[in-house]
Formats: sequence, C-alpha cells, structure tokens
Amino acid sequence: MIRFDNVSKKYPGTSRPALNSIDLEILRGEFVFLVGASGSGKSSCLRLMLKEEKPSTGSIHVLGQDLGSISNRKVPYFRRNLGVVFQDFRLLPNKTVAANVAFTLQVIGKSRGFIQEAVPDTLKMVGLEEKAQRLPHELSGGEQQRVAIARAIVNKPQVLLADEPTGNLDPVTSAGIMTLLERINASGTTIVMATHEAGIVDQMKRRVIELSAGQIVRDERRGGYGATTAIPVVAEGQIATAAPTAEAPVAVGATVGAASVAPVPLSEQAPAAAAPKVPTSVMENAQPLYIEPEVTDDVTDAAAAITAAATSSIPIVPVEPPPTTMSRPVLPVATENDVPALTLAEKLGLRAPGAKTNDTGEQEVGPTR
Ligand SMILES: Nc1ncnc2c1ncn2[C@@H]1O[C@H](COP(=O)(O)OP(=O)(O)OP(=O)(O)O)[C@@H](O)[C@H]1O
Repeated sequence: MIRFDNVSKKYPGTSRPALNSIDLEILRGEFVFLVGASGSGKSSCLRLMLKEEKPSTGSIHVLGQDLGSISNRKVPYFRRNLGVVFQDFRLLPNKTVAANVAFTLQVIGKSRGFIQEAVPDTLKMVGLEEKAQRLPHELSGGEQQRVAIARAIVNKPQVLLADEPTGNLDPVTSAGIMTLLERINASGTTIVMATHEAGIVDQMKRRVIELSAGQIVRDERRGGYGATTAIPVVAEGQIATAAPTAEAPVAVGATVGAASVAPVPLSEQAPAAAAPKVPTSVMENAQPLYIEPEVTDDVTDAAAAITAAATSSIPIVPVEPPPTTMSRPVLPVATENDVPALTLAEKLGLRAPGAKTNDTGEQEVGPTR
C-alpha cells in the first residue's frame, strides 16, 4: 500500500539528509505510528507519501502507483485516495462545519445529492451533527480537529495521514481523537500518524516505526513509544546518535550520511526533545471505546517482516505475507522534475497545482480532468 525503496531526502541548502536510505512497507489496514525526536524526519516521510515533496533518491509507491511517474496535473487525482490531518486543523475560517466538509466533495465534482447525504453521515461519525452550521471559531480545538478529520475521510480515502493530530489538544480531547482514528482504522482505512505523544503510543500498542536522524532505528509490531524522547535532535554537522533501548537496539555500523551512528548512554544524552503530554491513565479511560485490531494482524506481521528484511539490523521474526496484499501494479512511467509549493486546496488534493482560482480563491475548484 505504501512502499519506500531506498528513499533519501535532502532539502536544498542543507548538508545532512532529512531521510537517509529508508526502506519501508506499510500494508492495507495498518495503523502505524511514526515516532522520533524533533527533526528526525517524520513529517518529511508523510510529505513524501503525499507527494508534497519528492525524494532526492529512491522510489515511493503509494496505492500501487509509482509517485515519480505521476505528473503534477494528476496529483489531485492521486490525492483523492488520501486523507490528511494536520496539527493545526487548517479549516476554512469563513465556512461552516458542514461547508468545510462538503468542500472536499464539491471540488472533486460529486453531485449535490451525494454531498447532502455524505456530509451529515460523516459529521455524525465524528459526533458533530449538532454543530453542522457553526463556524470553526465557534468550536473547541478538539471539535475543530474532528471537522478536519471529517473533511479528510468524507471521500472514504484508503489512507489517512496524520501529522501530530493531537499536538494542539489537551489530553482528554486527544484520547477522544485517537478513539475516532481507531474507529476509522477499524473500518479499513490505513492510518499513518506522526506523534510525540508517548501515552497514546504506549496505550494503543500498534506498529511503531522510530526514526532517528532520518533513519529507521526501530520497527515494532505492537510497540511503545520507547526512549524516543531521549534521542537528541541532530544539528547540522553533528554525529548522529540514537538511544539504545531493550526493545530497540541501535543498529551497529549503521550510517547517517558519512558519519557512523554511535550509541550513547542515556545518561549522557541531551534532554528530551518533546515531553509526552497524554498520560497513560487518560488513554486507559478511553480504552473501552477502542476496537481491537484483530483484522490487521496478518498484514501487520507481513509488513513488519518486510521492513525487517529491508532494515536488516532490526530483529523481527519473518512471517509469510498474505499474497493478495503484495501485488504492486506500477503505472506507465512519465517524467516529472518539480513539485511546486502548494496551496491548501492543492495540498488536500482538491485542486491541480497551479490551477486558477476565482476571486474568493476557494470556490472555483471543480474537477480538474
Ligand atoms: N523545507 C525544508 N527545507 C529545509 N530543511 C527542512 C525542510 N523541512 C524539513 N527540513 C529538515 O529536515 C529534517 C527533518 O524534518 P521533519 O520536519 O521531517 O522532522 P520531524 O521529525 O517531523 O520533526 P518534528 O517532530 O519537529 O515535526 C530537519 O532537520 C528539518 O530541519
């Protein structure tokens, strides 16, 4: 479903790659946490999956498509299968809750009848049917994030990418958002979520991929947050270090750029980059609402095995992947050199990059075909 083959990303003007030779496979139905210190490459991973950035080297397949072969004009079509949720909600401030959610469907040319049915259904799912006519500023932060999630899932995407979706929320509200994401995942949507929230990760026990200085240092099927917060941010030109833990031994001999990764005792490491905010007790209170991820066990095992094979230093027992989930149809190759800076509508896959807007900047965004 999502595959990185030897992907590196180096931003212009930087000396150290944000991502360094990443191999990764995420299968249908998984719920995956991306964890790691600030600057370790989590958001870069998500932006690459969304084709908001392109890799410097390596290839990325999402939903069977080689992202390198998708032209800028076709990016909105590709993104229709992806929902995106950000830390800062990114709602349209002058539109009601219902209009914010409907916006996604309007711009991809869904009929009025479809929209009139889908929007209330989705608002009901996120528990906001009573607030459909409110404006975003009349909502709490948690409610605004639920609108953003409703907007992301109203078109029933196969994949939901979430970049610190609880980062601006209090612990109890965060637990509610995670319950909602669990429900969405249980309905079949693959979720990849970058987070600093140890309480959430520890309680949910889903697949955890840990990045350190742009490399995968841990991939656990039912992982916890681990000692991630003890991993120092790596400044330009410094030698990268990763915290060794019982669950996540540091890869001996792994490299970051030209520098060796040298394990450093926890006592000698820099202070935590981000403090965990949601205590386990809060997550435990939300637990009865969780749906056990039984249906995803097989694919999660398979994905863990594939990633383990790709990142040979990470000890995970291999299992046979289900054959139906492993086919990766590849689209015909077309070349594309640049991914331009994108507007919100473009980032959400609602308008082709560079497509014209009208005076309001947000209405004239119909089908781009
Ligand atoms: N547009 C950019 N231009 C230059 N460097 C960038 C850009 N975006 C990210 N970086 C750098 O790439 C590295 C990885 O950044 P990224 O945002 O992916 O990390 P992160 O793990 O998501 O961090 P955080 O937890 O703080 O959000 C960092 O060193 C960052 O400074």
